[in-house]
Amino acid sequence: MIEFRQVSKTYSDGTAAVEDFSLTVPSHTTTVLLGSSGCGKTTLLRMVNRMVEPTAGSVRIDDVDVGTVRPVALRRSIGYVMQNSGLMPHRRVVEDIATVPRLNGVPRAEARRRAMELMEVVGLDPQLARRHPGQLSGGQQQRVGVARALADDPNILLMDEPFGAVDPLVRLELQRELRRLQDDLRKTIVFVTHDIDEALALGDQIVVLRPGGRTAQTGTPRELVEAPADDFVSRFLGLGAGRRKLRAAPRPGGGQVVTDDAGRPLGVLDDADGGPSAGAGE
Ligand SMILES: Nc1ncnc2c1ncn2[C@@H]1O[C@H](COP(=O)(O)OP(=O)(O)OP(=O)(O)O)[C@@H](O)[C@H]1O
Repeated sequence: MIEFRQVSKTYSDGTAAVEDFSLTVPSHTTTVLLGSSGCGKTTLLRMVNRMVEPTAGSVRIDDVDVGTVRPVALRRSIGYVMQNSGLMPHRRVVEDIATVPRLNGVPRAEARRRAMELMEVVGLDPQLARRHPGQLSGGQQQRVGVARALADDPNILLMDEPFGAVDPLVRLELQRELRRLQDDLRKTIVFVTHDIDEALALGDQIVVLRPGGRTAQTGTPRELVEAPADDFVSRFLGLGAGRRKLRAAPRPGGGQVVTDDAGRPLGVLDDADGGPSAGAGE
């Protein structure tokens, strides 16, 4: 379990990025920090591995204040995936994935063997092992970033807009893969995004943030959609007049046609007694 206890962060130039933020991240689940640019998501994420030190409050992992753990040891025990994968340009894929196990003293051959296994886990062709990052697509690079973060089997995975820079189709595929991985691995994941669809698709718990790192609402995807706390959350989720405000109208062949607020068709809703098989939004 990760706990943020009344953390604040004011940077040295006076920017108040986070103010009095508290949150419990349950183990073995995915918590998404959702908010628009500059609201403090990355600042919060980096407090977990001490890349950012809070100016007030503390972050605790399983009841240990991370401020008491050496930063190097902490970072080697927590997986971290960045938006631009953060791969070493001159290192081959297999060596990059093996970086943390090597630093933690795993013998070279064993670390490489594990890296090859992980390539398979994240859906990478083993033939890519000897390439450099510049010879991979954006989606492949992000998979390498995920494999590298998982390489020493950390309990915690921090993911900072990991799929933000890839095209929408690849993004959906990476989201699906992450869900599949998480079904197997049950890591404690903190995932940062400004994309509402991504948050709803991946989060067991979602924290909607206002500017200044203040919590607007915390809940399951369903709780947020069913009962947004206020207008800010409602607007942010697009429930007011956006494409998530849906309408259903009877369909001649049975079932109902679902449209968005502007009347654009999204899909077909089954009748309970066995209408057409297509689901809404598919
Ligand atoms: N090192 C720094 N020094 C000064 N201000 C900073 C620093 N890092 C971040 N900030 C500021 O703190 C605020 C929060 O930044 P942060 O990167 O945490 O937001 P974010 O929600 O992750 O944004 P984005 O989605 O654009 O990455 C912003 O106003 C940002 O300009």
